Amino acid sequence: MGHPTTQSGPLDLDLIRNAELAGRPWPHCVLTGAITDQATLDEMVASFPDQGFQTVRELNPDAEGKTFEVGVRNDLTGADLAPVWTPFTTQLRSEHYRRAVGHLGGVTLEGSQCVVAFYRYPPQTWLGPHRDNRYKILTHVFYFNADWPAGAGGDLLILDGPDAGSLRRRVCPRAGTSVVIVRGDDSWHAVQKVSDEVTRARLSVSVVFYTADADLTKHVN
Ligand SMILES: O=C(O)CCC(=O)C(=O)O
Ligand SMILES: [Fe+2]
Repeated sequence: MGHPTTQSGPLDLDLIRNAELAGRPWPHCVLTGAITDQATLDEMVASFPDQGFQTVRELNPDAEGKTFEVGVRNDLTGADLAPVWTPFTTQLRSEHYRRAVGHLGGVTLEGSQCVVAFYRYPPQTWLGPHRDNRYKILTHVFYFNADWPAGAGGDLLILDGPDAGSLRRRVCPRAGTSVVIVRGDDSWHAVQKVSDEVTRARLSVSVVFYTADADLTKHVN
């Protein structure tokens, strides 16, 4: 029996704290069941926002060599958002969650800056191979697709280097799954292009902990 955790929100912080980090090809963790209540998760899936997204794209490799095209929404409080999202986004910004996910990642997140955002990857969008910029310490991505057809693309690709041929693990973006990525010099990963055969978008919420000195007006990607 562990000590009772003060938690008010849908996340099981003990599950997050005690999950095992995979060491290869670099430290990461694929979690299932971090949002414990199925009815809550179903409600999030059903009410994932479809407004207020801004398309960000970089078709020429950026400083890190990364290309991407994706929709981002940083607004967590808009009137269109269903009430089910408030306890979740509040818990994501709590000290309790920060400590739990920092423990899992083996990093201290004390003093870091936390940014939570909604992401939509419609057909033909992707995030090319990258390591995350050096201002990121740890990222936790939650997926919100009720189901995701095989062959639709959109998998998170855990890579062992900058080329997609170094694939070590694929993560299907299905609701109930989340992934913790500990940023390092080897932490190569990508989001496979979503197929134009599907008529839906890949849905996620990402939580990024940035170093205290990161200028969030510049280093948000
Ligand atoms: O959505 C994902 O699975 C990963 C996203 C990612 O790598 C990022 O936002 O840097
Ligand atoms: Fe990333």
